[in-house]
Amino acid sequence: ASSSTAPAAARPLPYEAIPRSGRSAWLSLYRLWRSNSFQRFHLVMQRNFQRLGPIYRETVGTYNCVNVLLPRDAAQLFQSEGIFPRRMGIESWIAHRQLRNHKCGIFLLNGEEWRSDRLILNKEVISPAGTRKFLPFLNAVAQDFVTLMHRRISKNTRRSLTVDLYGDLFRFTLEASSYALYGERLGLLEESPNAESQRFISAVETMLRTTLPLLFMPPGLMRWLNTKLWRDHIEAWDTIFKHADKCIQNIYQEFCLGQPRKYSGIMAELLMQAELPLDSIKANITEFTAGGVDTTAMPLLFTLFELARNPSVQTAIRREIAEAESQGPRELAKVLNSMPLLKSALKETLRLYPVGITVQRYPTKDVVLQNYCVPAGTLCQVGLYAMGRSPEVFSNPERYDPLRWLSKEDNSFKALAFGFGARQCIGRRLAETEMMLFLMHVLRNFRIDTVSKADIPTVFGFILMPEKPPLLTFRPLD
Ligand code: HEC
Ligand SMILES: C[C@@H](NS(C)(=O)=O)c1cncc(N2C(=O)c3ccc(Cl)cc3C2(C)C)c1
Repeated sequence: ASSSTAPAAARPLPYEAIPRSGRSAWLSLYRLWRSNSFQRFHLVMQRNFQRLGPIYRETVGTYNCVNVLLPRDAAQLFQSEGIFPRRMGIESWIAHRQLRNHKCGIFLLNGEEWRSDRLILNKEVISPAGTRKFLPFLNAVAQDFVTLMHRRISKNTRRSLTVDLYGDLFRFTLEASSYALYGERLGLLEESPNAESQRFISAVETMLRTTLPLLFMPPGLMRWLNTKLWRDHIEAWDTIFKHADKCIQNIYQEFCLGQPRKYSGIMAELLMQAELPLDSIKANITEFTAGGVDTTAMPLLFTLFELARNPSVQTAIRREIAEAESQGPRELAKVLNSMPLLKSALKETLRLYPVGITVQRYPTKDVVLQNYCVPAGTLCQVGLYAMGRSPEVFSNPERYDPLRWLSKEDNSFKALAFGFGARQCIGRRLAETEMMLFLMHVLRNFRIDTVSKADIPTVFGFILMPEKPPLLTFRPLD
């Protein structure tokens, strides 16, 4: 007989009962568009969670999804992602590839096509073995950045430099990722960086900025209207592909004339392995080239700013770097692994300023989130920006405190800035290594100060960015 004392398991509430952010989808779209709130989408989501609780449904235009912010709901969601995890596609990007007859890279692929490319690329791009091979290339560029800063400082009598680092950080990340990808220096850290690469950097920015409004509108309509927004978007894509194609042609030409004997970057390895056809290598290398600029430059800027306004944290990290170096010459990977505080500072930056403000999945089976039944195939997303600043998830969320990641507290499913599982960011190790090396060399050579201690307002332009870049002061350490 069933025990009458056991409490009846709370039957999950129906999907329709999930609180909703707005009544009419089109009214919400109109409101977002009128108040140009696309750029504050992360703040709109945060306010919705404060108003409606840890789960709510959002319908904006044709876009309908369930939003969650607690780690255990993220865990539930990822446990039902299946072997072909899927995010919302970006129609305007796919439309460009079709228009120009380009293959898609893994970001835009799904199902078996995604999985076969991803498994081949993992070996060179995110595996520990692959990371160890391109790590010295990133180190060389990080050291060149420090040399550039010293050269600039020596030019003025004040022995300090106050600078808006925005442009320099884009040049650093493009120089570093291009060197790891193509085995070739672009020379962006010299006095006169070449104009073509500068055009590429601004094309990536234009492409990202024009992606945002296109996310919520059917691209077919935009293309038919041939609006300026659409023309700028396509023109930016064409510049991106032209730049990547030139780099790829150079290395392909050399490759046909004789295979390089030593490691000369990710692209050369993929050509030599010959497991991916050339047009797939091109499609993915183009994604990595364009995806490796803004995504990594932003967290560096935010970290430098936070270390400037938290001098005690900056000093503690500088001490950890000196300690790691004092253990004699070792393999660089080992040096990086002996700087847990520096690695936690990056986690803390990505908690407060997540480059991708959400992680999305379509569950392949019905899933229960916050005791509501969410049917398979429903678009669900984890609000990373809101999670990172939720007092329910992080104590004193507004405090920049890297030590919180080294405490014995259970932090599972709280560090989701690179996503999760088989479909997580493939550039994760490249980005983490690039940022760790940059900060190690910069903090070992300079003290970082900032005049303003006030919070930096952020805008969402497909990636999370500062509304106005902060001014930073570099003083050489004697
Ligand atoms: C060199 C390329 C590259 C760099 C650098 C890079 N990304 Fe990515 N990222 C990708 C690609 C490619 C994908 C799509 C992976 C896939 O779909 O298999 C991706 C996907 C993601 C996703 C979605 C993961 C998921 O589980 O759905 C997140 C989040 C993300 N990146 C965050 C970041 C952050 C944060 C940084 C830097 C601090 C960064 N990325 C830097 C290439 C990059
Ligand atoms: C910001 C975040 N958005 S996300 C994936 O979380 O929704 C993100 C994370 N990692 C990489 C990116 N990329 C770019 O920036 C980019 C530009 C041009 C191209 Cl051809 C491909 C890309 C990718 C998608 C790699 C974007």
